[in-house]
Amino acid sequence: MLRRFFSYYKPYKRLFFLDFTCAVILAVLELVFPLAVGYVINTLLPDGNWGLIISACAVLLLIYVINTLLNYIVTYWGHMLGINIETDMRRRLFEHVQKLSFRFFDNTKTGHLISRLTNDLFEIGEVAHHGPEDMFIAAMTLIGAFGIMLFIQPELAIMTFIIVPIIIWLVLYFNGRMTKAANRLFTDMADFNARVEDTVGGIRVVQAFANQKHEGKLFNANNLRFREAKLISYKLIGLNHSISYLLMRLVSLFVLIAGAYYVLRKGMPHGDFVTFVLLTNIFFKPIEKINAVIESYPKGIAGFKRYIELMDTEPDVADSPHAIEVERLHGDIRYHNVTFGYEGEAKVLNGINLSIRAGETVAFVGPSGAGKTTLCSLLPRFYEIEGGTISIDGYNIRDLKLESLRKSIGIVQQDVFLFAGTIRENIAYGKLGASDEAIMEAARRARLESFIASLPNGLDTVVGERGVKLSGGQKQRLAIARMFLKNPPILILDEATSALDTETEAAIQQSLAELSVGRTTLVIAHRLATIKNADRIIVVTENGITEQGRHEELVAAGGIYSRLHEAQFGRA
Ligand SMILES: Nc1ncnc2c1ncn2[C@@H]1O[C@H](COP(=O)(O)OP(=O)(O)OP(=O)(O)O)[C@@H](O)[C@H]1O
Repeated sequence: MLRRFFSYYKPYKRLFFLDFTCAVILAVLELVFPLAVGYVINTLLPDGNWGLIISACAVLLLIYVINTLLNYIVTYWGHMLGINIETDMRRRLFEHVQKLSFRFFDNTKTGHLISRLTNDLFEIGEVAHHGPEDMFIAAMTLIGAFGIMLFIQPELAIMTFIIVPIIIWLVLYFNGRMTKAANRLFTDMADFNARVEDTVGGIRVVQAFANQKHEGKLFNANNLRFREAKLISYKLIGLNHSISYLLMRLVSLFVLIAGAYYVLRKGMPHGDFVTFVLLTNIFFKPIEKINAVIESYPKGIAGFKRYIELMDTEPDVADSPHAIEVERLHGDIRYHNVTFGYEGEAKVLNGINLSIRAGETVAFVGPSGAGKTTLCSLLPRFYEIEGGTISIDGYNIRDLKLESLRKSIGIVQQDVFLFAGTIRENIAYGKLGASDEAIMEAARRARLESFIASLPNGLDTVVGERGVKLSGGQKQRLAIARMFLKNPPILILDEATSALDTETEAAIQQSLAELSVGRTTLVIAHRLATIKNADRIIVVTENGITEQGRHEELVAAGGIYSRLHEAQFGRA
C-alpha cells in the first residue's frame, strides 16, 4: 500500500526534493542557535570581544532571514505538493467512479461517495505532505541534536535520550488505537453525508409527509454517533499530547538538575550547559512533529485504504481489449437466448429471443415487474447479461466500444433527469459543443420553441436542481430536444409520457413519433393507447415473451394483450 501511496509523488519529484531539501536545511540551521549561544558564552564573553559578539549576532540574523525564506518554501510548496497529490487522486477517483456500472451505483450510497471524494482525500493530502517530510526532518533533527549533545557531554546525552524509546512505545500504542478511531470517524462521516444527501434530496417528500421530526431524529442519531467518534479521537489526541508533554517537561527538569550538577561538580562550561538546555528544547520539536504526524497518519491511511478499495473496484461493464469503434449503427437488434438476473440466482429474464429490424418501432407491454425495463437496459450494457448474446447490426454488443454503443442509443425516461444548469446546457448535453442554431432547431422539433421564447432569459434560463423549476411536460420536451440533437439510430422510450395530462401527452406523443422516424424504437408502455400504431407489440410476462404482433392481431388472438386492452378500454 505504501508503494502505491508513494507512486503518487512521481509527477512531483522535483517539488518533493526541493521542499525536502529546504526542510532539511531548515532543520540543520535550527541547531546553529544553541551552538552559537554556547560559543558566545564560552569563548566570546570571557574575551570581552564586543565586536565579535555583534558579528556572531549578525551571522545569526542572516541565518534567521534564510530560515524565514525556507519556512515559507516548506509551508507553501510542501502544501502544494500535498494538494497536487490530493487533486490527482480526486481526479483519478472521479474518472474511475464514472466508469463503474449501474450495479455498483445500485448498491452504493451517494453520500458515501461524496465522503470519499472530499474528506478522505483531504486527509490523504495532509499526510502526503506532512508524512514523509516531517518524519524525515524529525529524525534528522533528533540525530543532529543528539550528536551535538553526545559531543558536549556523552553521559548526560545518553541519559536524556532514554526518553526516545518511551516516546516510540507511546507512539505505537496510540497509533493502533487512533487508526481504529479514524476508521470509525470516516464511516460515521460517510453515513452522515449519506443521510444529509438522502434527506435534502428527498426534502419534498419529507415535507409532503410532514416527517421533519422523524428525519431530525434519524439525522441526530447519526450526528451523535459522529460526535462520539470525534470525542474518542480527541480523547486519544489529548492523552497522547499530555503524556508526551509531561515526559518532555520531566526531561527538561532532569537536564536542568543534571546539567547544574555537571557544571558544579564536573566543571562543565556554562556555555555547554546552556547549549545543552537549548538543544533539549530543540529535541522536543521533532518529537512533537512526530506526534502530529502520528495523529494525522491514521486518518490519512484509513482514507487511503478506502480510496484504494474504490479504485480497485473493477467496473463490471467495460470495453473488451479488442473492442471496435463503429461510426453509426443502423439498429438491427437481436437478443439470442438472453438470461439475466440482478442478484443471486433469481433470473428476471430467461432465454429471451427477440429480433428487431432497423427502423422498426416495437412496444413492450406486460405486468409490472415482468422485466420490460430490464430487457431494454441490457441493450446499452447498463448491466452485463449472464447468458446468450445481444447484437446490433451483427456486432455482439460486448465487442463494441461502450462509447460507440451508447452514442447510438438514446433514452427518454418518464423521470427525466436534468442538470442544475441552463436550458441550453441541458439540451446541449445531447451533443456537447452544439451551436445555438442546432440547439434551437432541436428545441423547435421538440415543440419547446415558444416556451423558450416566453422566458426572459430564453435558453439561459436556469432549470433548478434536477429541473425542479420546469413542469413535467417541459422536462419531457427538453429530454426530447436533447435526443433530437443526439440523433441516435436507436431510441428507448421508457413510459415517457405516462405522467402527463391527456393534452400534453398527445402533443408529446406527436414529438416522440417524429423523433422515432427513421430510428429503431423500443417503447416501454403501460398506456396501450400510445402504442396502437407500433409496428409490433411484445408482451413480456414473468415467463418471458409470451405474445407478439400488431395491435389488431393481438386483440383478435384473445391472449394477455387482449385482456390488458379490455381492462383499459373495455371490450372492443
Ligand atoms: N436495479 C435493480 N436491482 C435489483 N432488482 C431490480 C433492479 N431493477 C429492477 N429490479 C427487479 O427486476 C424485476 C424487473 O423489473 P423491471 O423494472 O424490468 O420491470 P418492468 O416490467 O419494467 O416493471 P414496470 O412496468 O413496473 O416498470 C423486478 O422484480 C424488479 O424488482
